[in-house]
Amino acid sequence: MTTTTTGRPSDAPEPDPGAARQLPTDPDHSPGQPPKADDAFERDRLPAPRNAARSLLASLLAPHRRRVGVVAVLLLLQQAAVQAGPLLVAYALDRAVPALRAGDHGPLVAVAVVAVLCAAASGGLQWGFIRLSALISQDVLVDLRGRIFRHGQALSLDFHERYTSGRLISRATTDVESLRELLDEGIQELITIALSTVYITVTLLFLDGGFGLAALVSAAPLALQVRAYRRRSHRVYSAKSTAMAGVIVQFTETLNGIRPVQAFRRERSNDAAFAKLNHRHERVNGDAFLEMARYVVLSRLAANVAVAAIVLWGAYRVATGGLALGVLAAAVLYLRRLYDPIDRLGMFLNAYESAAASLQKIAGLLAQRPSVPEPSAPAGLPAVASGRPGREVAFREVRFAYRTGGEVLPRFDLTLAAGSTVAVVGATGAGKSTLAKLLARFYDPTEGRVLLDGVELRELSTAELRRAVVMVTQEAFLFSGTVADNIALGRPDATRAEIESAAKAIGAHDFITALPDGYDTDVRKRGGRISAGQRQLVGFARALLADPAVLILDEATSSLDIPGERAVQRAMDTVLRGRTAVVIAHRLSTVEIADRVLVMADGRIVEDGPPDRLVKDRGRFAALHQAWRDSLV
Ligand SMILES: Nc1ncnc2c1ncn2[C@@H]1O[C@H](COP(=O)(O)OP(=O)(O)OP(=O)(O)O)[C@@H](O)[C@H]1O
Repeated sequence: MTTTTTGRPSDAPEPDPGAARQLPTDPDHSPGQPPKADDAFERDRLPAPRNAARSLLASLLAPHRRRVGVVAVLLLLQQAAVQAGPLLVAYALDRAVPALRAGDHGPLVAVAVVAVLCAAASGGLQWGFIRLSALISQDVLVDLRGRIFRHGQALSLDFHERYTSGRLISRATTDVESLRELLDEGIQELITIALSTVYITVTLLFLDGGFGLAALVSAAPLALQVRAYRRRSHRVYSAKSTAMAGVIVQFTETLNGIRPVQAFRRERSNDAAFAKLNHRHERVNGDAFLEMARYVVLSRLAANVAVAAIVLWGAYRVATGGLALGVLAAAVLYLRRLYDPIDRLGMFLNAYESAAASLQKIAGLLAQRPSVPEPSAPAGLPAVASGRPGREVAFREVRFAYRTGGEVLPRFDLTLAAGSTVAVVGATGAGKSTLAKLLARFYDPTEGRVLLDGVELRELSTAELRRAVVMVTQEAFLFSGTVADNIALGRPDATRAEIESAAKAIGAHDFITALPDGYDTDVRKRGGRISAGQRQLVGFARALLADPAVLILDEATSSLDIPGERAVQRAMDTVLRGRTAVVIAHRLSTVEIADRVLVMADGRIVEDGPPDRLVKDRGRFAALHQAWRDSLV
């Protein structure tokens, strides 16, 4: 687990408005049941509504509607300028050259001037188009990356445990990148191809009805090939995005766990696992190239056969006097231009399928809803009577199972009096942390209710819950920033004096002032410069500053040295005072300061009472206590 955190892992914003309305997180799964091994998370195919990718793209482009319109007009004009070329050739051959022979220079000069104007206009319009479309695509990508980040933060712990950060990174990087390729290059290609096809077909029909019709008929086999290619490449690109995510997941997992990886010499087996995933990605990429190659070869063949047939037919008509040579020359130029973009159409389809597969995955992610949702009409907590420490906590008929496992806590009832310090002990895996996480509302119970002063946690707003319940976890996570920033996380509006007085009360002031820049020392990533015990003290100072009514402490098991342990112990006394405290106690010395001890075994509370009474009762706790006493001798 992570840091001094509050009821929810983050300042969760509202889920993205652009996302499609909710579907169940996993339709194959019912609460309390272990999921199927082959679930949507495993396959990296989260369910999304039909057309989710398209509506996501539409919602991304909607704010730029006007600029998209301008881009389309620029392209339309640019294509008109480009496609005038062959018409000018036909005019020059059939009109300007005979006129020149008759001593009239005018038509040829006119052709030259128009050709220069068309070239200049085409260049200028293309520049405007590229500039504007780049601005739109950058804005769209910033928006999409922001949505993924905000949504990732808003989703509950339950989701993150199953999805993994590697996949989220893959969504926000490679998948967003494939959308960029579509927006920057693909859409321009598509519009250019579509416009030039329309221009050319209309011009051919205008030049010669027979050629126009022949061009239309020859397009049919090409259209069939495009369809078949789309279908095949859709499959390949979906697999490609999954394979890329697999590579990133392995990468992040290995590097996040670099210490155990090196300590247990996992490098070789990690290399093997990574090589396998890398090869899978390579294979899928190879499949994509093969599909593209097949498409290009077949479509070029069809296009060349069509051009050859039409040229033969045209030459015959010119020979028999049924067609002007200039018209044949222009028609052949237009036909080449009509078929030339076939390769580019393939490129566009690649970009499109890749972006569609990525958008589908992003849409699946954005369609997820927090399993610990914000209430639509939050209730407030009753005011605390002055002098009364903490708030009462009650578990009512609570039962809990993780989505990825069986039942962990069978049905139970439990009330913790306001202001009491309750130690929870038990073997590893007994369910202590799970109980604590339900109280911090990292998860909602599968059945039953958790109440704070009679108000159900589900009814509290995140902000209120965060103020009331704070959980300090074993690995006191430090964010990049200064030591002061890290303490102030407990109360962002705290003054420097308040931060320092919290640190003093905890006994952290001396070590902090001994750091190179005191409170302004940058803790760097993961608090590299600060020892485990010191990190815990910073975590306690954070909690003390937050001053919650209920504090949950997952006590460290890390082997601190004796002075370190004493410092943490003293700090704990300070931080627990004046509030309801639940301490997951790994050190029996902690239990001595508790008013009440809960002993857990297999998810059940098997002993419950003040520590002295449990020692006298000679049950499990008494045995644990005796073992601890013996270890001190
Ligand atoms: N995220 C999770 N998904 C599925 N099962 C989980 C998850 N977290 C814990 N469990 C399971 O729930 C049971 C209780 O775990 P829990 O972490 O609450 O135990 P604990 O008593 O706090 O143990 P420890 O003292 O080792 O921290 C264990 O069997 C564990 O495997």
